[in-house]
Amino acid sequence: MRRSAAPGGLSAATTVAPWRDRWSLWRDRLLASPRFRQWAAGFPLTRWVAHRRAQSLFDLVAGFVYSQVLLACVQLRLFDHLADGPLTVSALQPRLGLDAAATLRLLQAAQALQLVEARHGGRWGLGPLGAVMAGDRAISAMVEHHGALYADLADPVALLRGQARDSHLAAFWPYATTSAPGQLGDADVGAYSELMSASQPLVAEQVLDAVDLRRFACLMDVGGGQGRFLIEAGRRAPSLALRLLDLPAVVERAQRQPEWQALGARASVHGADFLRQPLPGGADIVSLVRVVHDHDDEAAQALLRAVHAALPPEGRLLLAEPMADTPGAARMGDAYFGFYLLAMRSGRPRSAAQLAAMLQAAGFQAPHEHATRQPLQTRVLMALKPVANVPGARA
Ligand SMILES: C[S@@+](CC[C@H](N)C(=O)[O-])C[C@H]1O[C@@H](n2cnc3c(N)ncnc32)[C@H](O)[C@@H]1O
Repeated sequence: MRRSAAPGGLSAATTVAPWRDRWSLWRDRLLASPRFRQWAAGFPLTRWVAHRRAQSLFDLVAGFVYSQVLLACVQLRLFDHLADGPLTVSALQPRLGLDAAATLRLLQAAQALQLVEARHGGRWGLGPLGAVMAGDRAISAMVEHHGALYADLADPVALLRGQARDSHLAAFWPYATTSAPGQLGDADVGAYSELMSASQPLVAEQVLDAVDLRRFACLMDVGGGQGRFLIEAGRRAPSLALRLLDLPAVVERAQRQPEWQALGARASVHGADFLRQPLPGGADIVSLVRVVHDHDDEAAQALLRAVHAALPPEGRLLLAEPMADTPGAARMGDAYFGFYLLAMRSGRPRSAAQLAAMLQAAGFQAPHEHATRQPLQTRVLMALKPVANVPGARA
């Protein structure tokens, strides 16, 4: 990135101009006044803003309930039942295992959230959001796994104070807190590896539409899970050699997959703990896909340095993950990932500028951002390892 980069740590707070402070103070006093709010809700020029703001606030208050309605739909497989066409309450009720009143209550709640829709003849069909859910197993898997997150968020203040005792998410992602991730076994890594594999195709599509890998000879995907990203990269760049690096138990799972086996001699695996063992050389491009945000600053910086050491001069690092400063996705970055990673007890969301500063501190040139179609889901930075003392090449 060619704009100025903030440092990776806590000092990277946004600078706010003094006039904005004064304006915000005036606005906050106004909005706190019940008389002003009543006036604004009735006055024709401010009515729509007042209604929209009230709706946003209510959505914050009720967000957990909406999520639980969605969880009930997923657990009862409502979207699967409706995928072949609309059904009446009496046809649905035995499939859901609910009585008629509960079925109707769920359908009405789901309709309010655009998950289902009432159709002609007393039948119910998929709504615009339910249709997306029905076509995407990865979102359902994510919704079910959120049970662990919500259990951890039951006392958010204890979480912030570091006083929460158990962490369901830390148990789900055991590499985040153990001091010996290389010792984890198949039973420890299976659940998260499957969840990552289910959602990886969407991420791979975004990343590989943004970056053409055909000019490279060998791609090493560090923290590459069960190899889904490499499998798609290999499909798009048929002469690219593929190397998967992840924990020993994870690469063993990858090797058992028929799509991985079908890659034959062009694919290899390397089971290692990337925080405690050096990375092997030989690749001219290394990818870190949804990996850096899992780690606290010190570990993340050490990982970037290790990638730099493993690359030849003019080698590239491809870093892909959701980022904190994404326009239109601020909630996803600092609110969702901020608290998710707090509950997981490792890592934090970082802005593109913070990542750029960390990449430069690791020895890379300022990265270049490759635009993706859905930056909310993932953004892509490409960083060049310069030939020593020859600045100026672009990533
Ligand atoms: C959030 S997952 C992302 C997986 C994959 N890149 C994707 O996007 O689907 C993080 C991956 O990093 C791996 N990982 C975490 N810590 C590691 C370590 N110390 N050494 C090697 N791999 C590690 C995990 O096993 C996991 O597969």
